[in-house]
Amino acid sequence: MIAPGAAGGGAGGGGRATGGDPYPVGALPARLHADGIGWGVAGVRILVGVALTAEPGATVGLLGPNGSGKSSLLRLLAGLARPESGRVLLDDVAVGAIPRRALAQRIAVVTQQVATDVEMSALEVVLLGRTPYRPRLAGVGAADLDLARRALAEAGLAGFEQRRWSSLSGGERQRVDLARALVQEPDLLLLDEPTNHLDIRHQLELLRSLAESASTVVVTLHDLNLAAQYCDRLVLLHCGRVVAAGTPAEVLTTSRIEQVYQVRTDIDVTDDGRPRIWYRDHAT
Ligand SMILES: Nc1ncnc2c1ncn2[C@@H]1O[C@H](COP(=O)(O)OP(=O)(O)OP(=O)(O)O)[C@@H](O)[C@H]1O
Repeated sequence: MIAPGAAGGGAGGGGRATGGDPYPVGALPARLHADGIGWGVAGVRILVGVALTAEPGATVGLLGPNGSGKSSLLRLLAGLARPESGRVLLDDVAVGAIPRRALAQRIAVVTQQVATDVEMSALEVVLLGRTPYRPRLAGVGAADLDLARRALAEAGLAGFEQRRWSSLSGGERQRVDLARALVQEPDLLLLDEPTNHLDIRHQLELLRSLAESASTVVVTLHDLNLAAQYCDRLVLLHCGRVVAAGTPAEVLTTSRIEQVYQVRTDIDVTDDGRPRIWYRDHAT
């Protein structure tokens, strides 16, 4: 799996090259800060007073039961929707004030709504990630092609370049979409359940690469153990409010998991201080 922020790898092209360097410089990890976030639809409050901070280069896991507001929050963090109250700052600048093209160079988003009827090839989809760096009306350059091909290969999809998107399996689509986000060389990577179609090996590879990446990452996850294992910090949402934020050990306690998920657990602590959760049968 390609490492976010390392997509340039010294052999690509385009990107935010500096000086005479023709190669992308990769991600310049951003600090994301949001507070007082309120948002709703048709008078229904969906997010209330939400705060979240992701320090540069950190991987922050966003947790919570179905319908707790994770995807809604991610859209607001990405600038895809405007909060009704509160603020979202990228390196102290309001996301809403950053021009679209500049924002597209800084933030990559992978949502859950992946269209099934796209008639593009896998390579064309990955190349979309380079669009923010291309001058308007310019064609695809050899360096971008090389970058996209390598991203596909690192996603385990070498040989899939000309495959139609609509012919890909769910997990293959998810990996192509991730490769698209990663060649964008984002300072901030926002991922909505990026593991939901992946087999266990690809889940582990993805989370390892996020944890090791230069980019700042906010990722929604349902698997509490994977979140505990790979995230630096966690934010737990319940009914649109943050009920806990901190290290995995601070957030994932038996009482809080029972309060939020109505599931009883036993929790061990691994050698590196991370919680390991054992679920009790729901009925016991
Ligand atoms: N555009 C919308 N119109 C009406 N309700 C919405 C809209 N967007 C979100 N909601 C509601 O807001 C709540 C939060 O949704 P959201 O998708 O953010 O939750 P989530 O935590 O990501 O859930 P899941 O884990 O199931 O993906 C849900 O009850 C959802 O039905």
